[in-house]
Amino acid sequence: MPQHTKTALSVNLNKVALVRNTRHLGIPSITRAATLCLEAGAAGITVHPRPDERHIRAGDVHDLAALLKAWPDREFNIEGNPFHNLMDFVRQVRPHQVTFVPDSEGQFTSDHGWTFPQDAERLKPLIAEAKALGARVSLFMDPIPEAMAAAKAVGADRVELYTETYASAYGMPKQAEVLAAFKATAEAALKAGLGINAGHDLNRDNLHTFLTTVPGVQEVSIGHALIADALELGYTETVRAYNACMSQV
Ligand SMILES: CC(=O)[C@@H](O)[C@H](O)COP(=O)(O)O
Ligand SMILES: NCC(=O)COP(=O)(O)O
Repeated sequence: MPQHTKTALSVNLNKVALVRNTRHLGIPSITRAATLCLEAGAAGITVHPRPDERHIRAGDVHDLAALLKAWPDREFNIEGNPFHNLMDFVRQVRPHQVTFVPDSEGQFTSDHGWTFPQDAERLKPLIAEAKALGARVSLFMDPIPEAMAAAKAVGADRVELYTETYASAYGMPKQAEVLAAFKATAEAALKAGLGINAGHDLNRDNLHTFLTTVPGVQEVSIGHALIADALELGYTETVRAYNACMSQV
């Protein structure tokens, strides 16, 4: 049986901002979305302010940081590339957690994790700085067990397992093989002393199997599918539905 950990749901609001940015009217509101998700039981809010500001803008990061101060038991997670714009946000708003993601500028969406040993030396000082500023540091990683000790060695607190390969294999013949790689990676992460997050293309269908197979997942950040569900069900019912999926683990 996998090690049982209550998993926290961090709602990624990128896609709310994407819709908002197609007009100059300020709707849908990011802070209203965050408030409704937190009221419904989300454990935190995630954003990925990309350098091109296609969805989350700098002002959203500051507005959400201010909002979350009224929710001391919830967390703000900012994702991004620390060699682009992420560190300025860390210095300015001091989030609870930062997730370092090796995306290029203008990348369509995140599609791979950090590579060791190649990225190790340049990551170390930025991880140390983010931690000194009070943030937990998570590294976005592919499901490669051998990389977990290296992630620990550069100073990371957690890894975020990049779950797209699982999501696209879900319900397909290769699901078991792909899940086995995530399970082995999580076991290696736990052995190395790392915490475990997971995210990308998780949804209400694939979440339960992932969490009952992969041990120790402390947080999932979910955006695209969750916001799509919220268009049909509303934020409140949607967050409750995701939390219900996770409480059955
Ligand atoms: C880091 C990660 O896992 C991504 O899922 C990311 O947050 C999504 O970014 P987009 O919403 O821009 O596709
Ligand atoms: N870190 C993953 C995340 O925040 C959301 O990814 P997705 O659910 O939008 O694919």
